[in-house]
Amino acid sequence: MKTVLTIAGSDSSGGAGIQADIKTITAHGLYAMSAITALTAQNTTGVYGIMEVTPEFLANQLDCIFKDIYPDAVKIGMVSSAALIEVIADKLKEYKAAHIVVDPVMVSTSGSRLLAEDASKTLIKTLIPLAQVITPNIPETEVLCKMDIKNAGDMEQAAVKIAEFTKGAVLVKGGHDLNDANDLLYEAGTFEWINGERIENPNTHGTGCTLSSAIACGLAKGDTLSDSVKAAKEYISGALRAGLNLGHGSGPLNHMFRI
Ligand SMILES: Nc1ncnc2c1ncn2[C@@H]1O[C@H](COP(=O)(O)OP(=O)(O)O)[C@@H](O)[C@H]1O
Ligand SMILES: Cc1ncc(COP(=O)(O)O)c(N)n1
Repeated sequence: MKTVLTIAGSDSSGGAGIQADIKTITAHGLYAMSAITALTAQNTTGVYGIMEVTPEFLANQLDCIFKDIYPDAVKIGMVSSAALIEVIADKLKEYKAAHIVVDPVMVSTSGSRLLAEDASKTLIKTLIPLAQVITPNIPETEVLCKMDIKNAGDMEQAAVKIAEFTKGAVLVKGGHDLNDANDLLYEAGTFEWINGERIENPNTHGTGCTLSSAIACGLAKGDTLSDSVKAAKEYISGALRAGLNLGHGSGPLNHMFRI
């Protein structure tokens, strides 16, 4: 069985983070493992607390995983501090991890900071260059390329700018676009638009986490990045379309739509 490791934060309400990742990986028929960077006290209305693990304990989790069940792909989500980012980068290099997907989580949909301000530089310098693909949403893309994004042309320009400091591909997600939910993959100098249809569903908690885990599943199975992104886009669209109405805020996705 193919295996996927998620390195991310726990979401107590089960919609995003580690919980979304494990649901996604399981729904793809792969074996999920996790290294938890932080506990969050969170629900569909917001993030009410964050408790980070120590760098030593994160290293301990990663050693246990890599020495025993080597992951076929690794997805990285919320990592809130520079010290934790450095541990992950060191361990991924030490164990020669392959098929790394980095979702550069910075701010939750509900507006809470999930990455310390001083940690962005470390993320860009140490972790992002290890990734086969990074998957910023539009606000994250604006931070990474230091420009405003208003349209598809801006997304293309931003992807090229970001690719100057990443070694891998860039997927600029269009979920925050006001018009369509079209994502842009920029890989080896080529643009590929993965178009979607905007689904009228206010419950989008965990869409980014789910998409990046689904991409990691495709890569773990040996699919190309392009095919992995297309399949992940279909998965997220299915989970949004199936709908769930839980909680008082932006609720979670429905991962059971294929069952
Ligand atoms: N309302 C929507 N309808 C269809 N697809 C959506 C919608 N909202 C987000 N998506 C898709 O979900 C994925 C995650 O995108 P996005 O919401 O931009 O990320 P994040 O959760 O990191 O902010 C992308 O593939 C995006 O196109
Ligand atoms: C632990 C954790 N990781 C990631 C997110 C981002 O997800 P979203 O953008 O849907 O709020 C989150 N809210 N919590």
